[in-house]
Amino acid sequence: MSFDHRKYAPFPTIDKPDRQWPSKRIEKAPLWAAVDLRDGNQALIKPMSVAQKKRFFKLLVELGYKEIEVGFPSASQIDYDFCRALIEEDLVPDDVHIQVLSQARQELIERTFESLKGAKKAVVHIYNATSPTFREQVFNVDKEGCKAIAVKSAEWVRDAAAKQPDTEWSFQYSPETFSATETDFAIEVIDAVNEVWRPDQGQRVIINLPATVEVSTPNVFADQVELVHENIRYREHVLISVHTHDDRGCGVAAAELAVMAGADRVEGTLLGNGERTGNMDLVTAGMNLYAQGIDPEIDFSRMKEIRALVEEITEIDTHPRHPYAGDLVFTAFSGSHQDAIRKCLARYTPGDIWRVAYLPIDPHDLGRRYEEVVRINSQSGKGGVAHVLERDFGISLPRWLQQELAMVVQQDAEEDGGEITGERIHRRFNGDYLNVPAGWTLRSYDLHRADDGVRARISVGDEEGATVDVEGRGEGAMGALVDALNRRHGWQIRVEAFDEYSLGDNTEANAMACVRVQVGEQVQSAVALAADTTAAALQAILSAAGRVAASEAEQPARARA
Ligand SMILES: CC(=O)SCCNC(=O)CCNC(=O)[C@H](O)C(C)(C)COP(=O)(O)OP(=O)(O)OC[C@H]1O[C@@H](n2cnc3c(N)ncnc32)[C@H](O)[C@@H]1OP(=O)(O)O
Ligand SMILES: CC(C)C(=O)C(=O)O
Repeated sequence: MSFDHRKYAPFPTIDKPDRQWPSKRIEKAPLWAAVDLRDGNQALIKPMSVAQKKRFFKLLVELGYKEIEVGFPSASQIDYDFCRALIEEDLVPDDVHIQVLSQARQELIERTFESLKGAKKAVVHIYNATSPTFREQVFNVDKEGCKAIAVKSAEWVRDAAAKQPDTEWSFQYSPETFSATETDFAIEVIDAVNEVWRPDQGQRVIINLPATVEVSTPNVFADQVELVHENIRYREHVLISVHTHDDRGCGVAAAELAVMAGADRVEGTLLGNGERTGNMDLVTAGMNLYAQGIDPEIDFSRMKEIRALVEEITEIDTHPRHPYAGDLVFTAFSGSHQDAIRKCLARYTPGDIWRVAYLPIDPHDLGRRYEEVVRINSQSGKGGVAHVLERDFGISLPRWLQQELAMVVQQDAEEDGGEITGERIHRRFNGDYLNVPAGWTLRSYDLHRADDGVRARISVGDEEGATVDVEGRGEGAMGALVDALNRRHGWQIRVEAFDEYSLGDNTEANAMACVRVQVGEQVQSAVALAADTTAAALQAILSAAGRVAASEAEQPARARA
């Protein structure tokens, strides 16, 4: 096996010290062109049927795309039939351009125009590759020969369009492999094509600059696009478009820098299906604008529908980490992320500028739920566990108890190795803290405040259902109960932590109390819900004491065993 980087040459950089694009900002959406039905389609294992293309086209129109490349009608009967269906069934809204691709060959161009008879608005898109590799190895032509292919095909397009004057024509030319072509030569070819089409005389012309294969870092592509933007003839009459692929994983970045460098239009596909690693992803590019407060002019609130249709038709699953669309892109498992998200969400008021840690956009905007944002596994911390209990069960815990519960949940997660659901956390919370140990149920209490504190008589239901009364004295009700239990069991209970809350009116229990006690070596915590705060506090103490007793009962048994 050979793995030797010396087999490859670095891409030459562009000497352009006056480059302008690095200090430009994108302030509005470019004109988008969706090429799913052509470039996306030609890369599929199973190309689309006419019926599938119709459904895809309908979605693209509904989302807001105004330029849609619908196929390569001279190459495939399905694409030809689809064009005819769009036109004959009047499926194209007046403000939408359908676009079709053809090689720079006369018979193919003629068939292309035939497929478009009766169209209201159409873009005829022709291409020939211009890079040295293609000139020398594929077409066996020199630069003049390569330019001649482009010019000849521009003439065929012009002449064919003149014979179908009822259609509003746009002409598009792509110097295929532009990014691997000497830029001055690409400009020479583009100028030659425009001399045929004369955009300055009213013909709508799109010059599309493809990174057919992504061969450089996006800054180099931006330099190339800026050179075209600054140097082609008739620039002000021409739309500059870019068409990037993702071979180096930078298709979106390259398109974005290209727009900063002067491109007016961007071609891509929904979720990036396309040749090899795919085309530039229209979803990511559009949502990147949205996340900067710029209207992408495309309705991505229908993300679920977009994903479902693309997956169904392409038979390609969406990666769970696909920007904006993947299952896991709005989910945090790790503790510090969850903590920050929880705090920011608690402060966020609808209408404010979105400033939530770790969430570049509000998941709600894409039809996602906050429920999926925080999920628990062994990487999670107290913030995440607390968030899940609050969000799913309306239970807010004091910080010390959040810490305790999180440790228990983490042990479960480590033993389990996977995710711990909200229900399981809730069960753990109920079992370990909220459940009243048998024989420790508060039945009633009677309190008398005197000069020396509070005297309490407390009735506790025992395991057989009988009631046991205990009496004690303390500074408050809790103190009196602690005193009573100490006397009865010979303990020295120390209340380490205590918190109580009034709950909303819509709950059966009006109060919740959380307590942690220490008895000898033992530390036990408990939570109680009750009709009032005193009852909740007393029950919490009783439950914690019940756990101490149960544990004491277990220890000798264990020792005997
Ligand atoms: C970067 C891109 O995505 S470009 C779009 C690519 N998409 C497709 O190719 C999908 C549809 N294509 C097809 O169905 C077929 O390729 C067709 C119908 C267009 C042509 O089919 P064929 O005539 O059988 O030729 P084939 O597919 O092998 O194409 C190679 C021939 O076309 C020539 N050719 C390739 N691209 C172009 C072009 N843009 N302009 C003119 N000629 C071209 C080649 O030089 C070669 O010519 P040769 O036969 O004289 O050596
Ligand atoms: C035809 C052109 C635009 C193309 O698809 C490419 O170069 O990738």
